[in-house]
Amino acid sequence: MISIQYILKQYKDNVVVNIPSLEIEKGQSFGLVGNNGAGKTTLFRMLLDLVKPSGGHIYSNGADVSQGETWKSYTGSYLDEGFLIGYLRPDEYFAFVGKLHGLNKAEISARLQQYEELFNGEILGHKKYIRDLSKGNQKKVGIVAAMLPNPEVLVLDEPFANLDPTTQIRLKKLLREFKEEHGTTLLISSHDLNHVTEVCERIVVMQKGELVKDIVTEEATLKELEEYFALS
Ligand SMILES: Nc1ncnc2c1ncn2[C@@H]1O[C@H](COP(=O)(O)OP(=O)(O)OP(=O)(O)O)[C@@H](O)[C@H]1O
Repeated sequence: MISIQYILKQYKDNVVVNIPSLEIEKGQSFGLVGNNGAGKTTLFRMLLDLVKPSGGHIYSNGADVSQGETWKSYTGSYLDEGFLIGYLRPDEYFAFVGKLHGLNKAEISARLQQYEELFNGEILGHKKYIRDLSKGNQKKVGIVAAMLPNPEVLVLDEPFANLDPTTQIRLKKLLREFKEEHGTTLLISSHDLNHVTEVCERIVVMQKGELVKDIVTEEATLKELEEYFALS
């Protein structure tokens, strides 16, 4: 589904991503972990054609993401607040995103119902603009907007950060169910080793721009990751 070949990003002399090869299969839940500055967000930005690589290619379904548009119709993503439109209310934003993907009002409402528990009564039907929501509630809006079209590929940067514990638990369940129901290829980055091992069947560790570990998640994975990060 996603194929990364000789991808390189450098800012002046500073190489921030250097990945010779990475293949992510269709339907896989892929977790990217690494310390601050490891290059996780930069990799996701290149995957979404938001940052131009210094070298190499990223293919989605066989097409280079920097050359074509097709991937945009089946890829949902939320990296940061820059993805939101602050002067809209959440309902207006969902209507906008839904319309963009050819959904009618009834379909949008029906799909949003699935997220009511996650919203905790604080998002839909309120007058507040997105810019005035708390960081956590902004994140909920962004994640749900990314999921609304039921994308084939879903890319989320730090989805659990800034969320309260109850919401984190609800989001984990939602992501697992969403992937099962839609066969979504799920790419998430996270600093939370617990959450990422619970949600993802494959974990890749990034350090200083390079992939240093590639693990199929099993019972011992959390311990292995904790030991690795305790020493690095
Ligand atoms: N526009 C830029 N100009 C110069 N350096 C940049 C730029 N964008 C990112 N970097 C550098 O690239 C490196 C990787 O940053 P990136 O945000 O991808 O890491 P990350 O793994 O997502 O970190 P975090 O976990 O802290 O979010 C960092 O050293 C960062 O300073």
